[in-house]
Amino acid sequence: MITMTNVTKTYKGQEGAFNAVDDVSLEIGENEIFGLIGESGAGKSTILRFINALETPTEGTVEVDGTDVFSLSKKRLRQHQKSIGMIFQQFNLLNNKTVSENVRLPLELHKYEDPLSVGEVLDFVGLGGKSDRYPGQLSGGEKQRVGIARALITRPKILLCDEPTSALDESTTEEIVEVLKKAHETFGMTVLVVTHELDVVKSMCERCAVLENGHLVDIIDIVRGEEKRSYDSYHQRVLEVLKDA
Ligand SMILES: Nc1ncnc2c1ncn2[C@@H]1O[C@H](COP(=O)(O)OP(=O)(O)OP(=O)(O)O)[C@@H](O)[C@H]1O
Repeated sequence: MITMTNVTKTYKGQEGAFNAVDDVSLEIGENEIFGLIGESGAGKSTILRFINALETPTEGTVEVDGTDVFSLSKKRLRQHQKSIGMIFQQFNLLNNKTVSENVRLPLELHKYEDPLSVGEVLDFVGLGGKSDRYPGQLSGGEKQRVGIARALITRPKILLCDEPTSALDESTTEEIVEVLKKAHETFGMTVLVVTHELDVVKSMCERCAVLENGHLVDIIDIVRGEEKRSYDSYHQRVLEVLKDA
């Protein structure tokens, strides 16, 4: 489904150029829930944003369904981007619009062939009774449910989750993880989860990539807890949490 080959992203920092992502190659299967984990600045969000072309790699290729994302015409790139849903750490809701207006927004911006209805997705995320509220009247967990409903309404084939629970407390995190797992089961899309929260990866993902300073240091099969390469301190911590999952 998603293949990255020798992908590098170079930025010019104050102390010269540095690689935020350094020669990363990854394959993510159709319908998989895949985690990208690492400490702040490891390059997780940058990698996630290659997939919907919000970031362009300096080197390397990113293929989705066998097509190089960065060789698409403008029209086909728009179609590609329309097939991807995204949810964000800070929810990115419009505060002057109601819950149902926020959820409907993608359908206002583009035409979709077979979208879900606002009522269906709100029921799905457990917000059936709150469609006329404004974001300011919702808890953090409810705001993220709106974000998930907004992503699901277009029936995306890929769902990108950028720190989906990092602004939430522990019990709300568990609820949101359950909503995301149910969405994956029900709609059968490929899900990528960027997070630094190991418990989230442990309860959601089948496999995860471990990133350090832009480098891919390991891919862990969470079900079997296999380790494939040697590791250092952060990586050690990751293995301690995940290997007995
Ligand atoms: N537009 C940019 N210009 C310069 N440097 C950038 C830019 N975007 C990201 N970076 C740097 O690239 C590195 C990787 O950033 P990225 O956001 O991918 O990391 P991350 O693992 O998602 O971290 P976090 O969890 O803090 O978001 C960081 O050092 C960041 O400061």
